[in-house]
Amino acid sequence: MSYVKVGSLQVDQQLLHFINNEVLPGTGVETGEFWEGFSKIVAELTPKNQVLLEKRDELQRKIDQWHKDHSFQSDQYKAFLKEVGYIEPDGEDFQVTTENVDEEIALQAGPQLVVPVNNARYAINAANARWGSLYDALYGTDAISEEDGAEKKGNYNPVRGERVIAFARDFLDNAAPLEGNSHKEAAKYAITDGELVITLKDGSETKLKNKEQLQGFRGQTDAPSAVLLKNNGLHFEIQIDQHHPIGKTDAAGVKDILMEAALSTIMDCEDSVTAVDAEDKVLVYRNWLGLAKGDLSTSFEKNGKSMTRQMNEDRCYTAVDGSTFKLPGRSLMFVRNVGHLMTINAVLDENGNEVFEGILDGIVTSAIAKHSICGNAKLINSRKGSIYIVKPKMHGSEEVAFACELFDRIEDLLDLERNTLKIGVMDEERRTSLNLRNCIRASKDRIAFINTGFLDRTGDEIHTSMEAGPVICKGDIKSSVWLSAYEKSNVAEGLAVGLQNHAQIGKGMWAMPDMMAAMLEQKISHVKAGANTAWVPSPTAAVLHALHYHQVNVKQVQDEVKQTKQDYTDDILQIPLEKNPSWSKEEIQREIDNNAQGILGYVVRWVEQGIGCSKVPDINNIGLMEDRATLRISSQHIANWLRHGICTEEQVMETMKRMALVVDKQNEGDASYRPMAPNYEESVAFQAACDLVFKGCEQPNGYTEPILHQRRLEAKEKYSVTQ
Ligand SMILES: CC(=O)SCCNC(=O)CCNC(=O)[C@H](O)C(C)(C)COP(=O)(O)OP(=O)(O)OC[C@H]1O[C@@H](n2cnc3c(N)ncnc32)[C@H](O)[C@@H]1OP(=O)(O)O
Ligand SMILES: O=CC(=O)O
Ligand SMILES: [Mg+2]
Repeated sequence: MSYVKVGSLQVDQQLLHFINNEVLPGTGVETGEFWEGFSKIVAELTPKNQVLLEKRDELQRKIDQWHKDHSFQSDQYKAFLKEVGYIEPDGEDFQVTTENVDEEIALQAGPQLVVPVNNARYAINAANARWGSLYDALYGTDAISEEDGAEKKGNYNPVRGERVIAFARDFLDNAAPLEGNSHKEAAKYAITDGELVITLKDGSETKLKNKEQLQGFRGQTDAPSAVLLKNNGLHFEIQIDQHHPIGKTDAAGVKDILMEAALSTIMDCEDSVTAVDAEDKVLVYRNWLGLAKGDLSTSFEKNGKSMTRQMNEDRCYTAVDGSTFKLPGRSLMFVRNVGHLMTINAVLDENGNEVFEGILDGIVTSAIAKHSICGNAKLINSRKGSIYIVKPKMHGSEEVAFACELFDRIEDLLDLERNTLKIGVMDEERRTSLNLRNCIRASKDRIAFINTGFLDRTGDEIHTSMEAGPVICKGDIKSSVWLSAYEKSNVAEGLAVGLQNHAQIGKGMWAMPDMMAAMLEQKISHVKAGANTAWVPSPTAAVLHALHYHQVNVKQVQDEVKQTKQDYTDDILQIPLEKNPSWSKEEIQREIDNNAQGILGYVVRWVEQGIGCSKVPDINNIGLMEDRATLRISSQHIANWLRHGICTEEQVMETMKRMALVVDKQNEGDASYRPMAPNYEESVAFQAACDLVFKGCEQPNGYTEPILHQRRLEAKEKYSVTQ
């Protein structure tokens, strides 16, 4: 690192140059006042941040001790948690008052995509994933089975194509039903006297059951190239082109259904990226800058062709009265900052200490986002002039209040109106779940979402109760009492304080990116639970998950949930322990194998290649999305079983070595891959994975960041790698 002294701070030269020359110009904020304000915020908020972290550790120590001293009894346990302040006292009733929230968040219900922001190719794709092809999503995935001649073979398999078209016609019949007929019979779509008229194959005509669903069209009234419809607040286009290879096989010339899909996207600076120094942070921030200004573009090779990707324009339509209008062409973007835990060497404070990364992220990502609301952007993100920041991994309401204090200070520094910065609160730590109402109260003027991040939440569940006993197998945790209570409580609490029409109530990630049939079957439960958004890992998943919002009217579900008043605390406190462990040797080994494989498969790419989110095959060869939160679960799970003697250190080490061979084999096609075996001692990645497991109990709240960052820095140094 090469630092430049700026007032009382030392700032890495690259970062300084980037901020002074690329971020600040055009924001109306002078470099001098920016750095002066920056150093004041650092000086005043650093001690508060430290106190919050100390409180985490202190509570964890007390909880560990309690479990050592007591056999579990829920009443005593709850009283203890209240006594130490882990469960906070209730506050006054309130309703949230957030203003200037975009429709995508306040009113519409639909998928939320997450993407590592340091990957420009994926990030632009994500911004553009507001709209996506239903035919492609069905044809390209297991949403349509390959049975009976419908394999994905050659350029185009007409048998498969027929199934895709039949599926899509069923969708149309459900989402835009006709008066007594089926879209399967359509031979022509036209706009006549302001209505959609469908000529059927037998020559008769029919109309939409609800003519209000027709929003507009493109092309000519008697031969539209697109018919725009709306259902449950989400749009879709029937795209027509008689000359298109698919359209010409269709009686009505339908070539595709274009779905409004990812209403919003989280541009992630956190768990899906590796950013450990100024060089990495500049890459993250520069992409966010391009996204905020709407001018990010990137060129790459795909299928032997070079292509350039940039952000889409808004979409133009003709309304039925002949006027023209536009719909947003891009997903509404949030940026996810890191949490309160980590520090980073990109900036040193007046005492020469690394600054908190969350403070750095808050200031820089907000300064960048100011371009998107002060007239500098080629494409608009928020039509309401808001900036959306997701704040992860906060424990309890004091930490949320601290984030809001930071946001106040940033608004003052950047001359932004109060509450321009909206906050998305991840409900992903146990202390936040138990005190969610207080957490929302602490952010009631700026809250734009709450979201159950069940992956981190599971990691925290294991770590918090590390001393209580061995946890059940990882797969079984999904059906445990606390998890279901936590999910229900989140929706109920959010609705009770008025999030409906103000903010999103979101649900977690679908972590099996290739298993779209299973997603179609299962992820509708998120919508049925009253969530108006839920996370998907890819644009394709966004298109398919959008189907669920056409099937269920979320507002109606929320209105029903609002009627039920239930306190879920006792169930949330049910720790997923195996009271009488009776696993066979094989069952234990299988569990450790699976966890070890996931850990190694993810960590090796993180530490050695700087890849923060990857698809790693599990023991059944199913590619799972692994990120830092899934790593937290797997590493804490093994640490817990070691702690309680379910397995031994020797056994785990043998497993890690054996699984390293498996992972090396899985990566053998990657020329830049550095195998872990047989020189395990030499492999920084292998050592990182071992640290995560063998030192798992002592990691703060079971987080993986401290070890990953340290080992990635070591690997960068050792192998002199750059991203
Ligand atoms: C607990 C939590 O915090 S969850 C949040 C963190 N997790 C995430 O952000 C997951 C984001 N998803 C991803 O990073 C990826 O989908 C992965 C790593 C899971 C899988 O990546 P890959 O193996 O490369 O995916 P796959 O080969 O199936 O698809 C690649 C294509 O899909 C696109 N794609 C995949 N994921 C995304 C995404 N999240 N956003 C935009 N585009 C995406 C790529 O751009 C690429 O298309 P292109 O060639 O036209 O550019
Ligand atoms: O951030 C999401 C999670 O599940 O953790
Ligand atoms: Mg998380």
